[in-house]
Amino acid sequence: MSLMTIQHYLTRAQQQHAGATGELTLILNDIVTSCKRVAQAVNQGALLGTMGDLGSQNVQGEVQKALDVIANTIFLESNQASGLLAGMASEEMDDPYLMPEGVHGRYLLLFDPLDGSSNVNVNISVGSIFSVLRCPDGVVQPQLADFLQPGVQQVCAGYALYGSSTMLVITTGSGVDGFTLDHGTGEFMLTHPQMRIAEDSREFAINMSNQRHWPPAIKRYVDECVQGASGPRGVDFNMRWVASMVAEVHRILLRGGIFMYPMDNKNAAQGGRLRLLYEANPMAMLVEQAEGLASTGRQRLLELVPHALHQRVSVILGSRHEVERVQDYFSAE
Ligand SMILES: O=P(O)(O)OC[C@H]1O[C@](O)(COP(=O)(O)O)[C@@H](O)[C@@H]1O
Ligand SMILES: [Mg+2]
Ligand SMILES: [Mg+2]
Repeated sequence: MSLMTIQHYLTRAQQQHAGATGELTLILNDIVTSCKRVAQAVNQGALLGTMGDLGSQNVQGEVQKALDVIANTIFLESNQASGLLAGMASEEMDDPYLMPEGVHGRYLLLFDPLDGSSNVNVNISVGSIFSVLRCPDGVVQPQLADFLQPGVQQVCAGYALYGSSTMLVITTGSGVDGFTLDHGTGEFMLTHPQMRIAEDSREFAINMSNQRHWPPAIKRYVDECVQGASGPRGVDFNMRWVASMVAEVHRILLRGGIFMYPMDNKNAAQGGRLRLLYEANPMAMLVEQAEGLASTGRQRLLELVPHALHQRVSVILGSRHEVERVQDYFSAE
């Protein structure tokens, strides 16, 4: 089987884009390097000797794992190489990271360096999520406000999944393509071109332990799924919860489904559980590019105008008809 390397794929994409400067290609190359390096660290597992909690907390009050910090450092180091970024922002850093003096890039990179990190100690899939934005014209030293762009303005988004194989899934706005890391050659190969999410599905993903906190629309949707063939849906459903958003979105890209982390009575004070800028928005761009839908329940996720770097949000995404159904239930509330 002859597969295209990601370098070849990126060069081709650049050639097809009239007026492309090659900057995005170089930025993506650095992201690819970051993901390979994080994959190596994750794959070391207990051999790394630093699997535990650090005792420190990130800006959101979450206990940091050593690998959260290692992955964050890898992203910061690897993505300075091109000199084409104006700044970076991460789940693990309170404030935006500004580039060294003299570096004036035209793009901003936002990332969750290690998503699902509570799974790291138990050898379940984790991932990295990233989003690339344009730095507003004329801005030399970006400020916080420059990062607060709605998801529709993303130039590129994607994730790496460190699972039974390491995969990279990206969109630059013309569909979603998936690559698998060949550990022999160290290359990501195009194994999943033009991924599409099935319109219908019989599989939902939600943390059921939060049931008592959910809004009525979510209770109704899940209750109807659980009633299966004898309920109003007239068909049996399956449930999954990996507690790694990357793994859930990947499964949905491959075989459809719906993923829900709604705002509920437990997380309402923070606005939800998942972060808008470096979790929800990049995943929403991928899902829409794969013909699915991504919503807060009441609004298209990608149109939300952010007001804070670490803003949280309600997330409902996946198979188009299922997300539409949840939105209808919210409208009927
Ligand atoms: O612990 P819970 O409530 O199941 O939440 C799981 C969710 O939290 C996350 O792990 C949040 O990401 P981080 O690990 O980057 O904080 C998501 O990947 C996942 O969907
Ligand atoms: Mg995360
Ligand atoms: Mg994280």
